Amino acid sequence: MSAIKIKGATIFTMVRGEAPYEGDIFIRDSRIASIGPSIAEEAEETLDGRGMLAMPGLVNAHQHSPMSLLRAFSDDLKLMDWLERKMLPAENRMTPEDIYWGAKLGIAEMIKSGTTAFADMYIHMNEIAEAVKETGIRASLTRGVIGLEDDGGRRMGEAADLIDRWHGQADGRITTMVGPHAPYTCPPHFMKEALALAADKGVPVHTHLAETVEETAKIREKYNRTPTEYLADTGLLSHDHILLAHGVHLTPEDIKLLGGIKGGMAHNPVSNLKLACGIAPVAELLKQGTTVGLGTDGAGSATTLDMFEEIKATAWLQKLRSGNPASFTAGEALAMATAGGAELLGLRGEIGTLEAGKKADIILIDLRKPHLQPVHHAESLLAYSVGGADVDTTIVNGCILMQGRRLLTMDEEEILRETAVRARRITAGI
Ligand SMILES: N[C@@H](CCSC[C@H]1O[C@@H](n2cnc3c(=O)[nH]cnc32)[C@H](O)[C@@H]1O)C(=O)O
Ligand SMILES: [Zn+2]
Repeated sequence: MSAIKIKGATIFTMVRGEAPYEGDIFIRDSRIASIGPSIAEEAEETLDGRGMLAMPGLVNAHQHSPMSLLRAFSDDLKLMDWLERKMLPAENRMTPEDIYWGAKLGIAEMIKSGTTAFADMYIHMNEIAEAVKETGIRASLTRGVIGLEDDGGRRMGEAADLIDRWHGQADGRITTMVGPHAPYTCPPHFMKEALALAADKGVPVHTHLAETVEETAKIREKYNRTPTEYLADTGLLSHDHILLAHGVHLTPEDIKLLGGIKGGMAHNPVSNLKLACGIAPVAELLKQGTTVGLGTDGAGSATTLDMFEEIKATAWLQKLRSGNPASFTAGEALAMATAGGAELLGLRGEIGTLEAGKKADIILIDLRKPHLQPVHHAESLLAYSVGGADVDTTIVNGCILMQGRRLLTMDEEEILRETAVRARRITAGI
């Protein structure tokens, strides 16, 4: 039994309607045992919360963590050129060891910027799972599969193997999904095969949807459908849980279709901005009852895994899109990055808010800085002023992964050294 007490912090539980208050959090093993204005019980370890704000850890609901090796390698291109001419050739050179180190680089950045759980879709997932296990972060892992050529079922086999090997592992921190990459890389029979695997294993589906106008045109030409209708036709939208990334180009009918899904949409505003994809109709999706979470997408496109950037971009884009700054609030954007993401990862009962009984996935933000004072409204400050570098302490599953900005489960120097060499080799000549 291990216990940690956070004492005298400003606690922002993010439970609907609860305002921030001064108080304590008592963590026993992996869970929050109690939380309130004053807890008498003493723990083996006490964290001084004075000057700090405690909030739920952020959930990055769509990521390709080893793409951190490709950060700022290829920018200012159109998505299909970027993907086909730059990303895929570089990915083809990545060894399982590269993936392992790339994932560690991504995880280090996430822990240092307040992300405590993420949904990942990539290749060589065993190595990513090892990195998650070692570092202490929480993750939903997906072997992304494309169905453009017949590979004799190799990719789908790896997808099944990942689930069998890793679902529920690392003290329950790892869960899994099945990941048909996107409508434009997966023909109907392949989508159905992926869906059958997900149904058989009882896990969610994670896929990309309606990211660009080119995708919409391609699917229209091939199937005379919108990408969303295409997913509905293949049965994917009726699955028990589906995690959709992007959802930028949606018709009013598409939005109605998405209102009925279980799971939700991961909005990736920074990646969408940078690749000039468009602005997802987040407000309309929420109105239709679709859960929306936030993701960064890979660092190959977004260039950063700092979820505070996504929170800002979300609020600003929705305000701009409606022409009304009162139409979308700081609180809504923050809830998407926490409870919304928790729902998308299938962990709503476990994470996303600070409550007794929930998993202790908590971050402490140091507010004793010029750009974070005075504290009139914590919500506004968190959404509009705080950046990832203001996170002081990161706790996942009751374990402290960063304290005073020092990573406790990873050797940061070693990660920087390893990834610099590997990144150079992978991208040489591309
Ligand atoms: N290449 C794998 C497929 C999927 S893994 C996830 C893939 O998503 C790709 N990816 C990353 N960001 C984006 C994006 O914004 N849109 C579409 N694909 C992306 C990424 O390059 C990676 O190849 C295979 O051979 O089976
Ligand atoms: Zn993606």
